[in-house]
Amino acid sequence: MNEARWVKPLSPADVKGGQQEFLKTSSDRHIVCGTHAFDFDRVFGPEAKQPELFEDVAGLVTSMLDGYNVCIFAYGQTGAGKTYTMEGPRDDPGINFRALNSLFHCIQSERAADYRYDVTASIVEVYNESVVDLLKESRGDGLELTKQEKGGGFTIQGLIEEQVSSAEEVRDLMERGFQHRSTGVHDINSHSSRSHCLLIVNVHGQNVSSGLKMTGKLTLCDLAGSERISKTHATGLTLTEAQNINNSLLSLGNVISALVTGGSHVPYRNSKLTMILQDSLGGDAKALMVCNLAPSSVHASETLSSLQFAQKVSAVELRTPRRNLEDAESDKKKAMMKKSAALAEDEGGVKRTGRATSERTSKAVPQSPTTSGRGFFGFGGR
Ligand SMILES: Nc1ncnc2c1ncn2[C@@H]1O[C@H](COP(=O)(O)OP(=O)(O)OP(=O)(O)O)[C@@H](O)[C@H]1O
Repeated sequence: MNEARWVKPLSPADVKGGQQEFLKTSSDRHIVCGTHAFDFDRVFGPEAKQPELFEDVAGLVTSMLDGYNVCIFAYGQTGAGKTYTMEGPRDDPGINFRALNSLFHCIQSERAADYRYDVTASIVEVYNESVVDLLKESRGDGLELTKQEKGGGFTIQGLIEEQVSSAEEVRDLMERGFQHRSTGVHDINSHSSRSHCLLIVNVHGQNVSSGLKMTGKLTLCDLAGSERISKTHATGLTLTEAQNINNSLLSLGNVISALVTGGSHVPYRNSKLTMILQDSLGGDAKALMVCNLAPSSVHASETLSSLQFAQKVSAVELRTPRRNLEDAESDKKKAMMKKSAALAEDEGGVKRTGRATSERTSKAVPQSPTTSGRGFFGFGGR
């Protein structure tokens, strides 16, 4: 799995408190944390800027137009810069806006002139093991997840999928949705995200001359911060939130471990987060993790755990990703199957389920060289 690290500069409070940077980088792949050294596909130091990080991510994003499921997620301790990396300030946006900008740029380019595309966006939060649609005005009860008949993932029932045609529209949508996001105050971050927040973009395209259809899915995920509960001095609801956050991050770690060892059972069902991410983390998808790191020595032990988690992620070898393509031939085949199923029923034969008609033919294609292999990591944080 691809990965990047991004170290944020020391915050003014760190400098005032006499904190010093203790992470050392000697190249854009090597990082030293105390007595531990790590090598990653890409390391971004505190001087790195948003466009530089996005440059390494851009190819992955646009590959969704070739029919891939793509997932990019930011991981790291609370206050390390995950929201900064994914969302970023309006005048210096992070991966979310840049990804959508690049996607619509491709859609409007000559290369895509032969295709007609439909793009939808949804914004979801996983808070205390409840799945919340952030585009709904009232939070209501958590949404149900149901297993997809085909495709190896879960569908979020009743989720709003808003039609979008520009990155600006998605930004407005994100700003609307993020206002409903659960945040809190604790001793480490004064505006801490208490939930995992996912921007899910689905693209359906059809080639106007050949009839070839494709679907691509991009999941951009700002995870809640991993944190040592004793350090945040959490009590009451904040403590429950922290326990849920830690449990779901533990489940994510277990899924990743299972993907590393290549066992037959991957425990996706242990948390809502891993259920939602199943079709974007599993073997057929392209995934990249940005690990945000805090440069200050006060967070040394959390930083080391993040680096160790990152090392585990970098060991995941995803299978060759599969493109979600469907051509005119498969449409014909499906129509024939539908017809013969109806005939069988007319003739008093076996009652068919909808399975055959909802089947999608996927064509495995070789992974493109620009996106194969592992990934990179970034540091960030207070
Ligand atoms: N690379 C960076 N450069 C400058 N400032 C940064 C950088 N990364 C993060 N920050 C600042 O550090 C603070 C904490 O960042 P942020 O809220 O993104 O952390 P987080 O990991 O999302 O925290 P939590 O898990 O608690 O939500 C913010 O004020 C943010 O603007």
